[in-house]
Amino acid sequence: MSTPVVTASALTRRFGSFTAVDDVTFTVSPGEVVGLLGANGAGKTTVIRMLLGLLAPSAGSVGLFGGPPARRARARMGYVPQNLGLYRDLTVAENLAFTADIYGVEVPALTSDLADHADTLVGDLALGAQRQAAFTVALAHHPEVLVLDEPTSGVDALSRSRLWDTIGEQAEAGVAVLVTTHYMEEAQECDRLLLMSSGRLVAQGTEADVIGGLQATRVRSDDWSATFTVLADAGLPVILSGTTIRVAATPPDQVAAVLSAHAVTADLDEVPGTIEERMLVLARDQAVP
Ligand SMILES: Nc1ncnc2c1ncn2[C@@H]1O[C@H](COP(=O)(O)OP(=O)(O)OP(=O)(O)O)[C@@H](O)[C@H]1O
Repeated sequence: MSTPVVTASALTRRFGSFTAVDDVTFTVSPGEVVGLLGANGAGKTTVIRMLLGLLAPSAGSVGLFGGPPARRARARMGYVPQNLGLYRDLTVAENLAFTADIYGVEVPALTSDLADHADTLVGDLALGAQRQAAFTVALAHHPEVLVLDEPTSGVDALSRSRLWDTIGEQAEAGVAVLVTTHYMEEAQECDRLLLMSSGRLVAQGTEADVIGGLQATRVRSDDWSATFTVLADAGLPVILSGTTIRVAATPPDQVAAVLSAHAVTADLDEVPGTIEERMLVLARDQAVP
């Protein structure tokens, strides 16, 4: 394994008495796609802001290419923020020309998808094309580290798959990628996952490592709507997937007891849990005082 180019060591950030990032340690190496997962408010963006050198750690440290995230190191990084960071009242070509000029690099060629939109104002593009344009701009100076904050948020499945192709190509070329996402199916595209909850890194590794042996009960019932309501009202961590109900971290006999108390009949079986369910259980456990 090559030397990590991104390091977080016991990284901590407090805002007053509130700890947004709490003792977080991880690395990202060249060619790796590392997914940073967590519910809203878990601390992902705060980690990224420290990585970008925009926010100082309260304790611990963050490293880029073996040193602090100083200007020269940051120049070797590409960043696509959640809100894309493009000039909406400039065209795609103007955004690219402007960035290329700042970095002193050649204006990169547009992908075939974007070439037709070169002269379109970014603000007039569909969101998928805006995100592709943000990628092209972030890659203009050939960064060695790519930080992507929810890069596919709000785009359709085809655009999402194209954006992931681009991420994969960058990793193949040796770029270290740190990506946050809310889409659990995208977690499978990552080489390694980091799961944050309430500022802490609660699991890391493969999808199986993050799920950590969590089981769920699958509930099938003709009256799925009423069944769902009964389970949710009982305070169980319940998820509706189509018309199939799943109850995380709750064995079938416990689910059966709740249902029979309400005279509801259903077929139950135990199935492996998902990352989404792991996050749901974490959120529930934190809500308990
Ligand atoms: N400047 C700040 N002052 C006070 N609290 C802050 C500040 N920035 C972030 N926080 C808090 O820190 C916590 C973590 O926020 P952060 O934006 O890092 O979460 P996140 O995981 O990126 O969430 P999301 O997925 O919604 O972007 C939140 O509770 C947020 O309100």
